[in-house]
Amino acid sequence: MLGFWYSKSPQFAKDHKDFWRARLITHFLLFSTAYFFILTVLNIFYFEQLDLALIDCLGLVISLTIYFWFYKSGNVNVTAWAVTLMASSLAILFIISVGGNPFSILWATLIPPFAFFLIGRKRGSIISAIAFSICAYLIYTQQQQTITIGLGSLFNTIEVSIAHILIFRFYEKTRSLAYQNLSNLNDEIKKLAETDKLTELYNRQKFDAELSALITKSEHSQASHCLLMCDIDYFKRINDTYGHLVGDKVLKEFAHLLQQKIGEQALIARWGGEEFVIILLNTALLDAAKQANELRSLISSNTVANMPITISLGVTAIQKSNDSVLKVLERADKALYFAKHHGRNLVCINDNNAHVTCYDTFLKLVDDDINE
Ligand SMILES: Nc1nc2c(ncn2[C@@H]2O[C@H](COP(=O)(O)OP(=O)(O)OP(=O)(O)O)[C@@H](O)[C@H]2O)c(=O)[nH]1
Repeated sequence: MLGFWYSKSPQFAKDHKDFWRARLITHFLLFSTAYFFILTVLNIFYFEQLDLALIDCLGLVISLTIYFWFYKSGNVNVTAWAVTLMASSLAILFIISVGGNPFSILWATLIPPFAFFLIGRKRGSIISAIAFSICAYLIYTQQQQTITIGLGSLFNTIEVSIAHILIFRFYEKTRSLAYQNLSNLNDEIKKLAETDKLTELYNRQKFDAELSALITKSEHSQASHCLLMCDIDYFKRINDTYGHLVGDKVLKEFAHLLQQKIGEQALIARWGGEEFVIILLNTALLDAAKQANELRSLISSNTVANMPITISLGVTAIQKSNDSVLKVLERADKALYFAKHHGRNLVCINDNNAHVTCYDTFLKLVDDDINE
């Protein structure tokens, strides 16, 4: 029953900021639905009080309406308001139904925990204060002759209510601040775990995860994506001649340049050392080869951190079926090795049939294919 109820409520990941609010809403609505259902049945068949049964039935309908609206819209904020107002109205209705019995104020003490957790500190304070005032007023004016409550006791109740609200306000402030701090720290840790410190690009681990997700997605979509493996030529010489700090500067600026030139339609990561990997999204193999060659040409005709450098690139397409992270990377690596072996400052392409050619030959083969 509980599992079914959960499955019909909006699903949030456990680390989503609304996960616990949604859980409280779901529990409250389950409780109020069951509560009103039982009361409706009892009032119809056991107590035979149809007027009360009608009110309970209304409560049941409201609970279910909020629940199904929540399920359809997934809007936690609006549902949180609806649930807070419903809980407050229930407390007030209960006080009226027991003719202002002073002990019924206990129901009003449930309002602040709901209100603060669901709609926040400021709004929670306002709703709690209004609901408490109405409850205190009702208890004072509706009390029956047999149970009397003096003005002193009323003030006492109001003082306790104010203290109750203030304590919950304080509690909610510390809870939400602690949650915020934790959530910021989590974001930072996540970013650190996914980012290469020197270049601020994705690191290898994050890249593998992204590539793996993309391969799975590609199996069910028409879009084609390509992978470029890119290596700075003779990078060791820069280190050996100018020192590691200059080498670092070249890596940083090169990464920045990649982001600037292709970052919008690509996922770029530092694979390690002076090697970078790039996924060109929604790009066919021929276009990927052209873009890789433009990049190569741009780098060789400019300087990076005042260093004249060249790059070699291996290009391959992500296949629609039976591909894997390892296979894609192996194909791109094979093409890159081919480029290095054939003199560097080159783009070579692995056409997925394990056939590797360098850029000019690849273009010629494509042309021949078209002309045939
Ligand atoms: N400055 C700096 N150097 C690095 C870093 N990571 C790796 N390296 C250096 O990158 C160099 C890579 O050298 P090799 O693998 O021989 O490659 P290469 O000299 O570029 O030659 P080819 O790739 O064959 O063209 C080594 O000297 C590493 O020490 C880094 O974070 N900063």
